[in-house]
Amino acid sequence: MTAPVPAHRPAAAAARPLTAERVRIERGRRSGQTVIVSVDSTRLGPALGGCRVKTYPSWRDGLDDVLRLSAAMTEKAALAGLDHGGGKTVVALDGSTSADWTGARRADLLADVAEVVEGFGGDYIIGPDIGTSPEDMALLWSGTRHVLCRPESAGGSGDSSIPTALGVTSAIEAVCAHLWAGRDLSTLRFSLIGLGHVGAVVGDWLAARGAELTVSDIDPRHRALAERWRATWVTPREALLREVDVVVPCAVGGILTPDSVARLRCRAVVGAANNQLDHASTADLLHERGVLWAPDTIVSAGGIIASVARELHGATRVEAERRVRGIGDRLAGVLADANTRGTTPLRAARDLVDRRLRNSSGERPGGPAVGWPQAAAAPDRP
Ligand SMILES: NC(=O)c1ccc[n+]([C@@H]2O[C@H](COP(=O)([O-])OP(=O)(O)OC[C@H]3O[C@@H](n4cnc5c(N)ncnc54)[C@H](O)[C@@H]3O)[C@@H](O)[C@H]2O)c1
Repeated sequence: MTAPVPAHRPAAAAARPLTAERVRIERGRRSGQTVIVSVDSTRLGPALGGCRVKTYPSWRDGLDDVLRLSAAMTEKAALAGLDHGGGKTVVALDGSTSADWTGARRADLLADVAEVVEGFGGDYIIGPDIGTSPEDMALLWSGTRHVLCRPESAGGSGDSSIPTALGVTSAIEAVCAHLWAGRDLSTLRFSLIGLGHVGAVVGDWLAARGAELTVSDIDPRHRALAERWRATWVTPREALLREVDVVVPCAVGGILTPDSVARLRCRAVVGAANNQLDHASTADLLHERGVLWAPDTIVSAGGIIASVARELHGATRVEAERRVRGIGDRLAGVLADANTRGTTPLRAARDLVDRRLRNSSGERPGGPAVGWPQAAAAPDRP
């Protein structure tokens, strides 16, 4: 059965304002690099968010990024049902790349990060992101205990991509049940973009269920996976615009734009890639075209749900997996709510975040919020 696509209110207006509770910008005394930590919200509990290490044209671009990413983490944690807020760290490198920072230099860089994290007194808990790994989390551990996702051999929950993939498969099941209740996955066509840590696991799962698969990756080494799954290998653009039932983006963000949405030939988009929409208003275009888009903030939360369960709540792996599977139920709830109210899943998800934040008894600490105007007016060097 196909769910109806009712008239809707625009989603763009639903975005939360881009302000943060606390932001610290430090010049690392060992590395000389700029470390920026944004704690967007602790209303539901200590803020969670990864550490991104990369080059920015200027540290102020890093500040813009960290504010945007920490706000997205507040949404992600709230939608995951966690009693946590959102935060993020950006290390804005001076022209070098993360891979240039090895050995003792990397230890110095991460010691600088740990010092800033420690200054939040437990209100912010760091984890890996682009440019950092579980091994880096083990290095951070010597400077602060407010760290998730160290390797399992070092006492952490390790690589988050397996639970992230489990969350994606639960979300795919929820979307398929919403659109085609009772239909077996083997009767549906999927186009999977990105066959890395998450995509390879999702592809294995789809292939094992007999789904018809089209796949793509910019790295030709992943073609072997296509052969193993008897999948059709196409370019990333072809995979996005392929006539299928579900597109599953597990590569990069920003792929859903007014241009690409106008050309989509699928009924649903559900995948792990962060920030799939170029702008919130693109959710309205998807809705107008009758394409169900599952918000990536819900779909890709398996990693944080599992690491919080195992490292902060002492849960077993089995219990952590049970909680990750809850992504399917939460997504189903958001899709049903959007349908009933005639709005987009993005709007329904953001309303849910607002309700959780409003109903929480948490008090925002005092002090000025740092947002775009201050960032734009900031000096050249921190
Ligand atoms: N790993 C996690 O726990 C996690 C958690 C939340 C969100 N995500 C998001 O999910 C996505 C996948 O994560 P991952 O850990 O598998 O990353 P990954 O780096 O292991 O894999 C990404 C894959 O995408 C391919 N790729 C890159 N650009 C591409 C393009 N333009 N078109 C097609 N393929 C392209 C790469 O070659 C690589 O094989 C990312 O957007 C990531 O931010 C991952």
